[in-house]
Amino acid sequence: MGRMRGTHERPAGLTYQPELVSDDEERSLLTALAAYDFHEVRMHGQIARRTVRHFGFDYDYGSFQLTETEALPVELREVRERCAGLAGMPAATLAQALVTRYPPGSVIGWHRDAPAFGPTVVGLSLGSTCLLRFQRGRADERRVYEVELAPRSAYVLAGAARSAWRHSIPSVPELRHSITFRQLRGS
Ligand SMILES: O=C(O)CCC(=O)C(=O)O
Ligand SMILES: [Fe+2]
Repeated sequence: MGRMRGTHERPAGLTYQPELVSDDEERSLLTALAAYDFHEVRMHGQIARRTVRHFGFDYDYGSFQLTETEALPVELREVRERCAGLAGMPAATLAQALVTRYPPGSVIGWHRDAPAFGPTVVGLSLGSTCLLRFQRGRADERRVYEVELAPRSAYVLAGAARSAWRHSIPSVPELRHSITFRQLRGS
């Protein structure tokens, strides 16, 4: 399992589903996404190489505030249905969609998703394969895990995978897009 050091343990609450969308669906989603206007992510004064577009609710990385924004575009409705089905929840509760564009060599560093979001996160991968890494605990308690995210696959982070483990994506080899759906806390 890659270069991760520590005791390997699969995070409880992690679900991985290959081929959530077909080749044709992936192609048309990528065509739609190519026309989106992506925005920079500035965290702690640093501009990340990945860029993002929010629908439903906008998340401000500086103030941690959520504000209502443009509704989910029609071309993302079917994937939201499918992601909701995978997570066993009604599509409407996935109130926020985050589309992330990862150019080759870009990453997302270690984090837990913001507490402003609910207990379940569902992510769809398009384009490049990448790794999704997990870690929790320190020293003797350190636990690690990684899963390869194939194009067209989806994952669910619920339970401990969402709340106790941190996750990251190391340098993506090729252009990758992800569509991440989240609930608002309390919904
Ligand atoms: O790109 C992904 O699949 C994961 C993104 C992520 O972890 C996040 O936006 O919080
Ligand atoms: Fe995340």
